[in-house]
Amino acid sequence: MLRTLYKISEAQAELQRICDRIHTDQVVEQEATVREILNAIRQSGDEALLHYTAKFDEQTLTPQTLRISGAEIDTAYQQVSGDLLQAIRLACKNVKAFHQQRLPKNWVTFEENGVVLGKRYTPVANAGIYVPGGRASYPSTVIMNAIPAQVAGVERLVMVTPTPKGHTNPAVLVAAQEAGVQEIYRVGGAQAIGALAYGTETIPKVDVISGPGNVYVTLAKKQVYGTVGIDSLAGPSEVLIIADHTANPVHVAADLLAQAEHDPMAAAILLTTDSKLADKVVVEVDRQLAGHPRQILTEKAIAHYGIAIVVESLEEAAQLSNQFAPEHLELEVEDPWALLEKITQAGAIFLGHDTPEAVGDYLAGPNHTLPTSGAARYASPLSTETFMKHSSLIQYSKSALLNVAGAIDALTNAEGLPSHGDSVRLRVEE
Ligand SMILES: NC(=O)C1=CN([C@@H]2O[C@H](COP(=O)(O)OP(=O)(O)OC[C@H]3O[C@@H](n4cnc5c(N)ncnc54)[C@H](O)[C@@H]3O)[C@@H](O)[C@H]2O)C=CC1
Ligand SMILES: N[C@@H](Cc1c[nH]c[nH+]1)C(=O)O
Ligand SMILES: [Zn+2]
Repeated sequence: MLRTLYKISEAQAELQRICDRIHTDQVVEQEATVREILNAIRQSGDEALLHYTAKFDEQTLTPQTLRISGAEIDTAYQQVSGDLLQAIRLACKNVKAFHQQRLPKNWVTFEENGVVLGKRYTPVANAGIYVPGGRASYPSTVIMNAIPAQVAGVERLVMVTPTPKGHTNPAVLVAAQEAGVQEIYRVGGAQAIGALAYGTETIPKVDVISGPGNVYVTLAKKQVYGTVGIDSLAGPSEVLIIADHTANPVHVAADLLAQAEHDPMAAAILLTTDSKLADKVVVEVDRQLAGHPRQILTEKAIAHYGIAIVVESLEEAAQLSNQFAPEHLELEVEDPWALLEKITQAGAIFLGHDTPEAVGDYLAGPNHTLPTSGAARYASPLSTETFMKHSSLIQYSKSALLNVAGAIDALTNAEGLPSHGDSVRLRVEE
């Protein structure tokens, strides 16, 4: 049952609790488990990877069977329908088109005084993408991660995905082939993140790990950050919907459930100016949940991290939403573009009554791997830049150096670093 809150102070406290749900005080046990798993992978490589895969995914593997073979990928193509293959190809096309547009550009400026400045982007050499596969498996996530890496020009693209009890979704393998993944390993959870971060005898160490996952995956990415780069803390998922009297309660309820069905830690939040709408959504959530194939998991998410909040105005809704910094924000209001002006923090924003989050989850083009748990305050959707870094370019002519020699001298003296001063003086005095 979705709870309803009317008091702003209670709403703020509750939103903070939900936002913080993957931060340490609520997940002390999981943090410790993840630390132990990562240490074991670092020390024992494949042996630990196989041990945790047997333990958590109930799958007995050997170093030789960790990698998914070409024959398995060929078989997967026989198993997917023509419609599904077409849908995968449409999603690849849209995601590629969007990410090609967002490819960062190199630039160089030649200034008249003999100064040349610039910025030059290069892809990382090796990227690892995590594709969730615990409670659901995600061909869409393969596309959302592999295509931007391809567009960025990554040389070696390695994918990991758990296949619990040996169950492999053929659509994930087909999506990987279509999106240009070169190697796939059937491992998941913190152990897979550890393998990509530290390398094992079988799995290569990569430079960047991207991709969403549950609390174990997300905490593992947080812990290995620094050893490798990461995209953002992407999961468990969340949606926040701002709705006014023009919203359809049946649609709003469906969108809340579409997020809750991902994970018992998924968050589904409604902020509305219309208390009658809130009441209808509460009833509708229960109605749609009855007989839902993922009812127990979805009910857990709704009970712990689901909430309807009745607000005074859309301004108040925008303030609360900005405080929460949701992964997905739906603006189901009469004038979504006017409300957008007040929104400053959100991973992806869906405008209007006919744009359910699912359109972005699958194929609109923008990435569905998005910052969660407040990370949208400082992080952005996964993009080609996730797989790139840039170098600054600087060139000075002798006369340009002469122009600034005095200023550099003053600064080197202030820092007590005479060799820095010499490196300039010796050139301009030549
Ligand atoms: N933010 C984003 O962009 C997106 C987020 N997601 C999120 O991805 C997540 C997918 O979660 P799952 O289906 O669970 O798949 P998952 O692949 O993330 O996690 C499954 C793995 O968790 C590990 N695990 C499970 N129970 C464990 C335990 N007790 N101790 C240690 N490790 C354990 C196992 O190793 C298992 O292989 C959801 O939270 C969903 O919301 C999905 C798509 C996009
Ligand atoms: N809603 C997921 C993405 C998704 C994939 N498949 C369905 N949904 C997210 O958090 O971005
Ligand atoms: Zn979804």
